[in-house]
Amino acid sequence: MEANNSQVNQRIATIAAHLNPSNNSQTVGPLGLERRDCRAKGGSAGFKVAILGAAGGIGQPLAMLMKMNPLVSVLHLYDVVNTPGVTADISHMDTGAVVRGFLGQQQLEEALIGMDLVIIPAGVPRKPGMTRDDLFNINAGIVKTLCEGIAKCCPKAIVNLISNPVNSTVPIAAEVFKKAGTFDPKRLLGITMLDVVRANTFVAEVLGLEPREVDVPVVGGHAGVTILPLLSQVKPPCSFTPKEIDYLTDRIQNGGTEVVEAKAGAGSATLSMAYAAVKFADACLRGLRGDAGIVECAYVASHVTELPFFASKVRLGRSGVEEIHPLGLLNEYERVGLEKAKKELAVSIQKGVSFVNK
Ligand SMILES: NC(=O)C1=CN([C@@H]2O[C@H](COP(=O)(O)OP(=O)(O)OC[C@H]3O[C@@H](n4cnc5c(N)ncnc54)[C@H](O)[C@@H]3O)[C@@H](O)[C@H]2O)C=CC1
Ligand SMILES: O=C([O-])CC(=O)C(=O)O
Repeated sequence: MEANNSQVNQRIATIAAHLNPSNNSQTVGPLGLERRDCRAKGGSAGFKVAILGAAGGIGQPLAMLMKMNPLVSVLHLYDVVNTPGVTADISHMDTGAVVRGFLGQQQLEEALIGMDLVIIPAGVPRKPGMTRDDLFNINAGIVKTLCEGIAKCCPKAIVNLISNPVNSTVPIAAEVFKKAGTFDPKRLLGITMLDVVRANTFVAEVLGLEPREVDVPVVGGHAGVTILPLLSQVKPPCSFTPKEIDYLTDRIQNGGTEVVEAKAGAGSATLSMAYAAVKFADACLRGLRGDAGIVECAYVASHVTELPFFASKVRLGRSGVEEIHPLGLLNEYERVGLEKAKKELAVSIQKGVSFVNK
């Protein structure tokens, strides 16, 4: 027999209460058994990961993929909307991570306490005709608030910042942490992995290779000309015609816009971004575990150029970014690109710094 509406609502409320650890009520589960009475002892080994913005276009597939990661023992899903549903859904996956949902600002601190890694895809995405910088006015405040929570509740966590404009939101995060006295440049990483994922894909397509075997360093930042693929350093070693270089550079720099236009107002890259974020988060977790030789590109506090932040290859380890690789030998085409990238990046960085110190 179908349950009536009030029965359904009561069941939903009961399940939501069980999924929400901040609710200490003595409610009994749908089958008369309380969660705390179950024999499972989740969360004993592995890392604790929080996703802030977990109910969004990136957040949901990211949460699903992180639930599949065997290095994750506890997964906290925080958003200002819809986390009870996303949490209920994902918590039914038969993988080890214990999933808990947190809804609204008043549960932010609870979501963050004890986390080893915090991934932030919170904020608004672009629509056709917008630049990433057009998102600054809304996303800067969101990132600032979330980072204040991190400084207070898990100052030692590694932070993977996805929210755009990354070129400015990472400096915002750094300033928030500096003000709180918790800034550790090794632990704050702006996510540029999608640029690498795209570069690998497009280069493999041009060369007729398997994308997984291609490794393209992408340096600079994460917007337009600040995205600088180093095609002279592609592995396996290869050469390109000038036409191929123009095509690839343009496609990699404008990959985000390609998706924004194809989605025609329904947002920006979400699925490929979730894939890239999980690839990067997994690298961070393997680094935290002590695995050797993990190198990925990320936008970090850096001395490889005169700018305070720059994306380049970094080696990840137990304390986060353990080494920042130099840019290596650039050809003339890349040197020109680097100058353009630095000019735009300097402005975006200053904008982020001023936002916090205004
Ligand atoms: N770094 C990169 O390579 C990429 C970055 N992005 C950026 O990621 C961000 C998110 O994109 P989508 O997931 O597509 O957007 P979305 O709008 O689908 O999801 C964003 C989520 O953030 C939540 N949110 C808003 N304010 C919040 C707050 N104060 N605290 C916690 N959560 C909050 C919303 O409720 C929503 O669920 C955008 O800024 C987008 O530009 C997108 C693709 C690639
Ligand atoms: O283009 C956007 O707005 C989203 C993004 O950062 C990307 O897809 O690279």
